[in-house]
Amino acid sequence: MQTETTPGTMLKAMREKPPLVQCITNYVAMNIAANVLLASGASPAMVHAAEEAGEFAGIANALTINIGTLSTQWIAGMHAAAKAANAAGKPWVLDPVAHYATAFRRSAVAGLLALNPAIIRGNASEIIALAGGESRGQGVDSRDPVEQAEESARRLAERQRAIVAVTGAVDFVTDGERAVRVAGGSALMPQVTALGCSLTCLVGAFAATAPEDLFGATVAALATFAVAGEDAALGAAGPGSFSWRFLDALAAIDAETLDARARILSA
Ligand SMILES: Nc1ncnc2c1ncn2[C@@H]1O[C@H](COP(=O)(O)OP(=O)(O)OP(=O)(O)O)[C@@H](O)[C@H]1O
Ligand SMILES: Cc1ncsc1CCO
Ligand SMILES: [Mg+2]
Repeated sequence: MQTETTPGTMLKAMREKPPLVQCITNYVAMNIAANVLLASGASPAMVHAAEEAGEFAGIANALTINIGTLSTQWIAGMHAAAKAANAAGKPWVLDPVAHYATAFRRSAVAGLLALNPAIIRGNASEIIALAGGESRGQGVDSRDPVEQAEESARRLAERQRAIVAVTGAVDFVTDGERAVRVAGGSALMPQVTALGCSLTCLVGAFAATAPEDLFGATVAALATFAVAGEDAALGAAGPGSFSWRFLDALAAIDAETLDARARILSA
């Protein structure tokens, strides 16, 4: 599928042929991430057990791995799935939730980085720390601005030969050479837990749709969230009503609206 790769054309292509996305994500995110994928037009499957994660990665069109609620058994499933995806030539996406917080997480994320994720999506604190910088992060929420993470993102992208997406008020995406910013969204988004984790799963869905343009696929997922976030914020009374309005907004966005409203700026 190599045509004009705007976010809108990718969204349309995804809905025409919904990708099966294996999401190894945390207990907090599982429900909202699955609903985000369904609303966007992809097909989620939360399959993480070591006994089956590798086999399922052979069937799925995309794989995303998030370390939010870790255990030794989950890490075994993550490794099996990432190895199977690599063997099948399917790009996979890493979400390094609070990887700086404990020795267990640091070691888990090092093991996963060695399995060559094609795309890494995290908040600013996570990306700064992953590149070896001084992050203010403690738990799962970012305590650093995205601008502070841009150089870290470039370094990490070069080192890992991966696309790195830093999300926050204005998102930043780089492959180490190219870089863009994606504006939009709403300040209510970080008030709803696991929207970043859900976005990681949506990045996987777009990557399955456009494996030949992973940079464009990442930007398309972020732009979809940015536009849907703006729509959901209209009339939302707070994080609760924002949350359900966000699913409705994702389902309502069409390709033309996305292309007309996406605010993608070269950086
Ligand atoms: N202040 C903000 N204004 C607009 N959009 C925002 C803001 N903060 C975050 N977002 C958007 O929220 C979404 C999730 O990004 P965020 O950086 O909050 O992820 P995260 O910290 O990994 O979240 P979680 O760990 O809870 O899943 C992205 O689409 C991002 O653009
Ligand atoms: C709150 C929380 N704790 C572990 S994972 C997660 C979801 C947001 O990253
Ligand atoms: Mg996160």
